[in-house]
Amino acid sequence: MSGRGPSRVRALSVAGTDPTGGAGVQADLKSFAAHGAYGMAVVTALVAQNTHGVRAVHVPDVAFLRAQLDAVGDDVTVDAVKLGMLGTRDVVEEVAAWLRRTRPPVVVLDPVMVATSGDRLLDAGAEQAVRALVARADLVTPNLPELGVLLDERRAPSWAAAVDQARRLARSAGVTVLLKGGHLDDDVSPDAVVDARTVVELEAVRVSTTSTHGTGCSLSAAVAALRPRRPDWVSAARDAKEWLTGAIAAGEALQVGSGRGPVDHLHHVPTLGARAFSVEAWDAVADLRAACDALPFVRALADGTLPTDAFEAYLHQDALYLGVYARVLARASELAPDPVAQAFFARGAAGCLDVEAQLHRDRLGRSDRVHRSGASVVTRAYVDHLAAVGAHGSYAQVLAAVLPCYWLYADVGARILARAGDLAAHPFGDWVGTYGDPGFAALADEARRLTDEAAREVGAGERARMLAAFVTSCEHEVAFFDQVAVRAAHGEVDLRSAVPVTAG
Ligand SMILES: Nc1ncnc2c1ncn2[C@@H]1O[C@H](COP(=O)(O)OP(=O)(O)O)[C@@H](O)[C@H]1O
Ligand SMILES: Cc1ncc(COP(=O)(O)O)c(N)n1
Repeated sequence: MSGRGPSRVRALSVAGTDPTGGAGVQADLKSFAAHGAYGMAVVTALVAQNTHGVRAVHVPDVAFLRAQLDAVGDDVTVDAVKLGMLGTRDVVEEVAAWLRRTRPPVVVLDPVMVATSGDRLLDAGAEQAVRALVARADLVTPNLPELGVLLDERRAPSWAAAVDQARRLARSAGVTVLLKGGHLDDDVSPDAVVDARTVVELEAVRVSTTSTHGTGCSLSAAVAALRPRRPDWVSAARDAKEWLTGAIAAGEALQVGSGRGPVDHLHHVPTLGARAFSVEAWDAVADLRAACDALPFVRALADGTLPTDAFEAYLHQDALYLGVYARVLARASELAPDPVAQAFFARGAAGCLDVEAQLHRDRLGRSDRVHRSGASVVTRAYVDHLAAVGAHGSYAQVLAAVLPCYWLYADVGARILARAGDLAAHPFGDWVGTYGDPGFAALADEARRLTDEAAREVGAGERARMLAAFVTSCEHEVAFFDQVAVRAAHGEVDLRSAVPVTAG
């Protein structure tokens, strides 16, 4: 074991079940995980319920509850416990006895009494025992009706009256109260952290949704998981509530059940379980890849029938392109989050400039044609796209935009090489031979790995922008190959109308 303490908060839920996963221990475990805690659960009651309501409740013998609590307590240090549905007076008293034996440093009590569906989850005769348990907790999280019951008063008629009740409960029980405003008839859904001296309101808009099943469970579990790593209840509750509001807003998209649905506990990590960005992106450009192979230029380059003029015009555009591409790779290096990526793209930028210089010196320099024209409209369109993403896009977007030049190019090149046959007899054999360079394939692999790594850090919107940048670059790649062949077919390959390239 490491001497630096546990890597995660060890959080325990003591609650009932919900087989549809929206409330009870199932929700608590998701909530713990969503906040980086290691989750554990002791079941107080088995509840046959779904998003419409509760069908049956089975409360096992309390001796079995004790056995579960002791099994955890005898072996595992619990950093925080969240108490949810307790159901009967016997269960409440058993849990109170356990707290007397082993008291974890953080105890959050959600005084579950009635489900969102209106079904009772606590025997009427157990209310007094729950009142006594409140004094054993550090934080109690009642909704409006539960707060009234805990004080043996009527449900507060207004938010101000509820805050007043919460203050009185905090004083009488020596506990901090997280008062929940979900039951207010209002277009906001505030909560408040109330102790004997202070009231801190946590504001939130009310989300218009049917996905409110298990909100109370999820919130109290989140606060329990966060508290060991926050300086006070207010900061733990504020972070938990902000997360919950997002989880409620994302709930309907889960399409779980036809009643009051659950919240999306993992809404803030939408890429969990998603396919790697590169796999999704590659599928998205399947048609473009097929189109690329079918281009007259690509076929003529592979079989050696491409006119030399056309080949040189292509190389000339390639050299102009690489000059700007190098700048965008340098931008990726500038934005890179770590030295590995930073060095990779810096080397990539330098490598492009070397290739560009070599093209002019060795291939175009030997040519008896003088390539003075600037970048074609097609070349400019591609580099303008790259430069725009470089200027305004995030690191992840820049990587998605530069990836096709590595990957699509290596992919098309491999098939050109395969079709070219005997390179010694091929008019562009030395050039086509470079498509088989294992060094370039390795660079393409690394660029793809870094792009996937960047994609894992981003949300759904940013990932969609990455995909758009990638697809656009692929479209430009295809147009880039196609530009010379079309002109060659018309017998004009020197691109006289081109305008000089402007670097990004
Ligand atoms: N429609 C909603 N929009 C935003 N927040 C909500 C909504 N409904 C409930 N909440 C929040 O969910 C949490 C649980 O609230 P509440 O419904 O009062 O408790 P319970 O689920 O125990 O009945 C609170 O933070 C509350 O503010
Ligand atoms: C096992 C269990 N515990 C608690 C609730 C309350 O859920 P809600 O937050 O919807 O009131 C529930 N429905 N089931």
